[in-house]
Amino acid sequence: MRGLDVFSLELDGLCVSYGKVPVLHDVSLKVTKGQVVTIIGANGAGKSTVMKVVMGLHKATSGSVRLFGKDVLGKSPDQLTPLGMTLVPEGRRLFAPMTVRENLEMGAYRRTSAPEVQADFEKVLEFFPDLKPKLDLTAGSLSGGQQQMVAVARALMTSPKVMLLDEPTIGLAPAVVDVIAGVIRQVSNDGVDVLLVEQNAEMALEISDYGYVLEQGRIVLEAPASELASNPEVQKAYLGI
Ligand SMILES: Nc1ncnc2c1ncn2[C@@H]1O[C@H](COP(=O)(O)OP(=O)(O)OP(=O)(O)O)[C@@H](O)[C@H]1O
Repeated sequence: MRGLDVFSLELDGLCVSYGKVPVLHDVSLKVTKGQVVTIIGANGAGKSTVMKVVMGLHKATSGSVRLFGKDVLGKSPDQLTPLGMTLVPEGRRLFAPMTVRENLEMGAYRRTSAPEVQADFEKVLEFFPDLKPKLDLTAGSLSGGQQQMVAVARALMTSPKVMLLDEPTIGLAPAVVDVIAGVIRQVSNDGVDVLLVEQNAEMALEISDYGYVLEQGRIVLEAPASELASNPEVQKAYLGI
């Protein structure tokens, strides 16, 4: 019933190159309001490139990106954050010498309402109680799993309406993967729309409402996540079944 849905994020006909090498070909996808949408695909399929272009970190050759119906292609991350978009980048990109608290404050640095920032600070610590005793430690001293929690928490401190997550569970222990997956669902229930890029297709399809399969820079399949999870080709290529 996607025809009747309201979309928060719409990519249409995106073509992207690195130098002269084309890596995305006519990529179109939509994030429905109230949903978690995932892009699954192999190494090098172009998943991170989609995220970088949407977040204004790399230019597209052609196509469009609309956020709540407004064309935002070419805007910088600094312009997109106040419009409600945030990215949890691959590799976390924390400020390693700064404390966990300072990293979280950096997420909120543009916001002006101290009570709202404080409420979100308390909320992210409810999402990630493991971070409570670590607030005054440097981010770089934390385990990989805790650092990923800080990266997600920092993104939430921007008060996003749409959150992009690029491989948030890569290299993490199963227990931490469960925590991150649970928070993504809760965040979605709280009204943040999510675009999730994952190599862990099993987890991604489990927590997502809708999914796209990206192969060699092209969307080759799209369907509700439960349908993708039971598609024999997807099972063979991405779920190891
Ligand atoms: N900065 C860059 N310069 C040149 N080529 C790049 C650059 N970044 C990525 N590529 C190439 O673009 C293609 C898509 O890469 P991208 O990182 O978007 O894929 P991915 O699906 O996210 O893969 P991974 O899961 O390994 O991160 C790959 O062939 C990659 O080698």
